[in-house]
Amino acid sequence: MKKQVHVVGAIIENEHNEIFCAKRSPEMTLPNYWEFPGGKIESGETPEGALAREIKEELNCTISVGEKVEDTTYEYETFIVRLETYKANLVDGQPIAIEHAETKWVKRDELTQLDFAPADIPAVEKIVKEI
Ligand SMILES: Nc1nc2c([nH]c(=O)n2[C@H]2C[C@H](O)[C@@H](COP(=O)(O)OP(=O)(O)OP(=O)(O)O)O2)c(=O)[nH]1
Ligand SMILES: [Mg+2]
Repeated sequence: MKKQVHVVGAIIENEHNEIFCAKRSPEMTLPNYWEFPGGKIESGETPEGALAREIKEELNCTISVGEKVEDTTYEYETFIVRLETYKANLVDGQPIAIEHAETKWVKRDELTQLDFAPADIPAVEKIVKEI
């Protein structure tokens, strides 16, 4: 049986309607793919609580978590991920990459140019269509 992980990702949008994207580092699982930053929900956490915690840990800033965008399950070669993505806004600080290889603010219509992790594609497509 493949390992299953339940993960939350933040679609953080700024005042210029740009979305914050983060590139996974070569040392991480799924290396060098772009993602919506976040991570695994720990026991006892709500998805929103887990997401705020992960963003503080990974990007040293505070977000408010808004509406859910997508809930997708994707089977990778070695594990299965359930990825829930949420809209989010910065309420304190600016995101600083602590563990990611690269980060950038991307306009909606340029999102599809990034090589997103396969599990993220449905969320990316939904966000792009919002224009
Ligand atoms: N954070 C995040 N993870 C994603 C996305 N898409 C996707 O397939 N994943 C996968 C990559 C990882 O194998 C898995 C868990 O995410 P993660 O590595 O961020 O987990 P985490 O922050 O809790 O890190 P760790 O404690 O396990 O090191 O989910 C995404 O958009 N955001
Ligand atoms: Mg993470």
